[in-house]
Amino acid sequence: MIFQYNTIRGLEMLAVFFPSNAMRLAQIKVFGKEPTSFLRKVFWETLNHRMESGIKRIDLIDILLELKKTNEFDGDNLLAQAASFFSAGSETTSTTMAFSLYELALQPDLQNTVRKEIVEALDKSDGKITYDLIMTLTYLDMVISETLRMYPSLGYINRMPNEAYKVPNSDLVIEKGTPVYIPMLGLHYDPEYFPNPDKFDPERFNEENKRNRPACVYFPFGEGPHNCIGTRLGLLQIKLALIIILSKCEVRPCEKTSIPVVIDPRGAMTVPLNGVIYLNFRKIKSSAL
Ligand code: HEM
Repeated sequence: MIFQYNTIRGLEMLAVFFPSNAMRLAQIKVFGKEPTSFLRKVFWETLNHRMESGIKRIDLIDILLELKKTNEFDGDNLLAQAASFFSAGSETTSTTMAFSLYELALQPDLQNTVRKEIVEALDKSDGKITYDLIMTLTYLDMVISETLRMYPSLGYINRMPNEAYKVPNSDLVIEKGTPVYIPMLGLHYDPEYFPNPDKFDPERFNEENKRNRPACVYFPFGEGPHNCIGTRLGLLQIKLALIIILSKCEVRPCEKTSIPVVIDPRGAMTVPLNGVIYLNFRKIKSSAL
């Protein structure tokens, strides 16, 4: 885990997301000391190597090198761009994979339904996993959507208007500079939109149910111009991992599995307590492999 949580780190992360002035005064960093020096070292080594070798890979590092040339971004500003991609893109996807497997382990019927869909698709493609194949797996998509409803990586999204904003059809004016927090978890668990919200039920995301739900009550990737830039990549990574695991293994709870799963209360993100979900993996035979 990039974000190691203990009580002090938990309070620091609260300061990062809430009274951000306190964060500046107390010089609190988003990453702890160790991850910061690790990221700084790896990042500069990679950039320097790329500059010296002249290799072009059309990736994020190339984009950062272009930014560096503009002189608008350098030093820690440049590092922050790489760090935000790294942090926003790794724990979010890995925890979603883990929570999906946990829920499927508790409901073998659902796990068999996803596996059947995956194995049938792999049978047709001679075991070759392509982007197009991944996009045909609608039940897998429903499982991941439901996982992100129950365990969204962020429990809320935050905004700060840079000018006064009058909320349409109301008298409410949000003054410039007012911190606004939109409770994602609260909406994702609102029984008006998601009846029996503690139940893991992928059917909530079948076409009909999706159509009948109002907009903006489900937004695991945020909303508006600042929503998650890595949505597609994140979903692709999660799907790929689940396809590989579920086509080869049966996943079950084990003695050490905490049921229900305990979310780390010190985490700024939705992570299991101590960063671990224990599950049992048993290799299975599948005709597609
Ligand atoms: C399951 C996977 C992921 C989830 C649930 C997730 C969720 C989110 C959420 C809720 C936000 C805030 C959006 C808002 O305020 O409206 C966000 C922002 C962001 N995400 Fe993701 N994310 C995921 C994967 C990724 C990946 C794979 C990357 C990049 C490789 C990424 C990069 C970013 C960046 C750079 C931002 C900041 C965007 C901005 O402020 O303009 N995310 N993500």
